[in-house]
Amino acid sequence: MIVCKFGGTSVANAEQIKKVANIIKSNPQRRIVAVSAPGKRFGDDIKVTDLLIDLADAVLKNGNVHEKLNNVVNRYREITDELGLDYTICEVIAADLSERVSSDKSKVELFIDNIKASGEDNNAKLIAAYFNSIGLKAKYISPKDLLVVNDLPERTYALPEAYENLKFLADTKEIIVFPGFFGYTKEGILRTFDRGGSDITGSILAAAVKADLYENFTDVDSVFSANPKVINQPVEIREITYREMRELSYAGFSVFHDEALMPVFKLGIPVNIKNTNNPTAPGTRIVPTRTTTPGRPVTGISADNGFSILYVQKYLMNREIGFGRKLLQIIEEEYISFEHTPSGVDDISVIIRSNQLTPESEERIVKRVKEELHADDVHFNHGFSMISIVGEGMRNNTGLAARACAAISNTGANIEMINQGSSEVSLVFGVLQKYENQILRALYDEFFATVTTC
Ligand SMILES: Nc1ncnc2c1ncn2[C@@H]1O[C@H](COP(=O)(O)OP(=O)(O)O)[C@@H](O)[C@H]1O
Ligand SMILES: N[C@@H](CC(=O)OP(=O)(O)O)C(=O)O
Repeated sequence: MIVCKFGGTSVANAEQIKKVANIIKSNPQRRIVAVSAPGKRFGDDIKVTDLLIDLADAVLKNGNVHEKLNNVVNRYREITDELGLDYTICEVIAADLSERVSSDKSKVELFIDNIKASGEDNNAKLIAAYFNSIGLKAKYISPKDLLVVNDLPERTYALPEAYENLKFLADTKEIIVFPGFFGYTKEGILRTFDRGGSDITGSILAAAVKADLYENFTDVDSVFSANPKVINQPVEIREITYREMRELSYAGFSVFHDEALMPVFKLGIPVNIKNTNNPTAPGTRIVPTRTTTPGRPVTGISADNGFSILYVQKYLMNREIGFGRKLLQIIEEEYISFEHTPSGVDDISVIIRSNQLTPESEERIVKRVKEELHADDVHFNHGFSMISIVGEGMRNNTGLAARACAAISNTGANIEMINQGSSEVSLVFGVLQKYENQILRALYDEFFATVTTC
């Protein structure tokens, strides 16, 4: 059995949804379909999820709710019209949205989640209706009481019982159309995953039914060795290990959500990233171990921005028992996670995603580190990018860091931080955000200039 996930670009309009139906029809193994909300139809289009966030914002600020609600309904109206479906489905969608708009607002985050999730939920209903209209027996299934997730305040993740609850989907006769991006707590409260989280739903479904394959359909022929929006025609990756993909999607490879790997990884279910617009192309396979030996150490280079660095310096820090633990505890008590902690003899830096910080939390952290840990210097710096060079073949390769450093220094940029994890499959450079694309190009030229596919 194959579980498929179709991303926003694959279900952005009627033409794309017809392609989805053809893909499902072309292989009877494709039994379960997770769908996103309609995404971008062209470069500067707006995703339905973003329209919904805008709508939620307008509701909370007493803005122009009517117009924003119509913007969303019109997207579905256009699709319904072009697919030749009965308009009543649009009335159902409009009524559903109005109900969500007037729902409880006491917990703002949950209110926004409820509005946001309607994008996937209503699209799944619409796509199931379309499948049935063309004779493809399909059934919409709600995540309610099945895809059970944790409560606030932690980020949303599926609880172990979700897998047990969803197991029965393996035995249904119809094609299952399941909305991506959200689940419900045990108390029946809707919570969304991170942005891009429909990938996670697809992976949970694949693990629950012990699928033979998880196909993730998007708008590119493969995962590329670098972001195709920055590098012109980057090398295509045919096969990549879970570990490499995890490292790359953690910081920049937005084509597959990093949290989506865990459910399938645990069961060794392979993932195939494929193109809805070119479904016969082989795509990229994410596998536990490679079947072919790549001819080079580096598989991909990713870059992501929006990082801050907390710098802490104290003379004789290395002799002080518990310094690191106490520092990280202060950060934990602000409910903030960290990415890396490179250190010297008398100093330590903590790399944090900037969107977790506020001026108030920064001030509290600096004050506590000064007062409780008696640090000599404590301050935050902002505006950093993390650039990761990743490859299983890097483990036994000497001179790679030297080549990367030389390529970066040729751009004139300073390396603010270097981190090599103990697994040695990645090398992370912290640099000023303004140099990100320049450095990505320099590193790409250094490691891939003469390669065509891997
Ligand atoms: N290394 C990469 N390989 C392939 N695509 C990438 C890479 N890095 C970024 N992308 C971008 O990811 C996009 C697909 O992801 P996304 O926009 O989430 O699609 P979907 O709508 O299918 O969920 C591609 O169009 C591409 O621009
Ligand atoms: N629609 C949600 C979830 C998602 O996964 O979307 P996409 O498949 O378009 O990346 C978002 O925009 O975040």
